[in-house]
Amino acid sequence: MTVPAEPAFAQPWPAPDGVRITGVRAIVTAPEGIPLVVVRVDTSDDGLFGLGCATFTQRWRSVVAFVEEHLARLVVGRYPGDIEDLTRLARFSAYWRDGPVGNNAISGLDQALWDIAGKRAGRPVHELLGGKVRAAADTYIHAAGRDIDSALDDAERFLAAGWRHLRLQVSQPGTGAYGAPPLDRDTLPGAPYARGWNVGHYLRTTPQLFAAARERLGDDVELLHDVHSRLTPKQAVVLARSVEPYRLFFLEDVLPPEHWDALPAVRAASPVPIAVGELATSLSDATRLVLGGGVDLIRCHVSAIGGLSPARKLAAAAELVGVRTAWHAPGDTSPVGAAANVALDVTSAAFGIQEGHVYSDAVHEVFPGTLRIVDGWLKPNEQPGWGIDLDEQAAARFPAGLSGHDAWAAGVRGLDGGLIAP
Ligand SMILES: O=C(O)[C@@H](O)[C@H](O)[C@H](O)CO
Ligand SMILES: [Mg+2]
Repeated sequence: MTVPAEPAFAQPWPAPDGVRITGVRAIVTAPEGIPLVVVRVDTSDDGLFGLGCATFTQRWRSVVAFVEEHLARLVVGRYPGDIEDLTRLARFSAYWRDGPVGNNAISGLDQALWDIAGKRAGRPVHELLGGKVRAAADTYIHAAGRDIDSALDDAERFLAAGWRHLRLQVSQPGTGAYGAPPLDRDTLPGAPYARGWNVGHYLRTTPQLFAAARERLGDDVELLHDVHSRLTPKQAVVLARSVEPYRLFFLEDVLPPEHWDALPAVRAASPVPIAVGELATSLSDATRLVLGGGVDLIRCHVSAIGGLSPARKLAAAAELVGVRTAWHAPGDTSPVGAAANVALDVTSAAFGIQEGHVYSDAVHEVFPGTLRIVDGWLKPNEQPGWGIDLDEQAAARFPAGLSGHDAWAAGVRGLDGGLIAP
């Protein structure tokens, strides 16, 4: 029996058929130790359900509560094809909207409804979005090491495996740089927090990494780098200019979101392409980035801006002003989120590059249909919807914890002990 929608949330137009949403749940699993949140929307049609990515690693329990205690009651009883109305309902009914908890929850609903729409049509989601404008998405992969030589060894392994784009990171003493193992060595002995982040050291050594990379890897490979929000606007200009000779594909997150107003000045000061966006938690903020002249590539965490539907709008805006996309997708994006990224990549003229992550066997077991990168390329599934399933028994074997990712994000302090944006 189908439960009718609560009267306040019922659609004010007739549904075209009898299919209704019967349940909305969040499933949390950590097959790589990283909590992944996926929303499952069930329907009155036998076996018809959808999956959507709602992964906010550091606050996953809040997302689960949002989904199961607030969101489900809004949409149960509704026709699942009214995706835009249902996600607007989820958004406006909170009155205070946006932010990573609410947007991730709504993304779970949004992407699950697209999955259902694809399954009902018998077509993959990218076809519902207008179809392919390219065969596959080229990806970059993260190469890192404790010193320049070992970072470049890592790079060579990925080049041999077929990648053409590498994001290069090298360790620093103490707290270290983002994305490379911390060195078990003080940054500045005698400082109040001797293992603190030493920006001077980082600014001096990063160009050395890229000089060595060009020398050893040659000119054909595309090189990228993630600053991870650790600089002031002037330091960002210094870094961008210092790596100009090495022709970077992009320089990522030079500034924290609090200082994004300074991005147009940073971008204007150097030809190095600026990539920003993974910390945007509203479509409005992300749109201001795209239209504000401060970024060359927009790289939002799609679930943090509310899912596939808002990301499509952003991609359209980017296409119109010549900004390119580079959707965020490390291990803290679920395979369902990764599939949504690729659907955007192959359907958008604004595509720039896709962040790649090689999921472990455990992830493939929990999420049958997880996409695989082949020679650096990602292709979408051609099955109806996302073509991705979720084995809940397997998922339950990988329970999520609370502390790991909080600890990572709280791990950056200056030499005086003060916390720094991670
Ligand atoms: O661009 C990236 O892949 C990184 O900034 C990660 O998103 C961040 O460390 C959170 O996992
Ligand atoms: Mg990043």
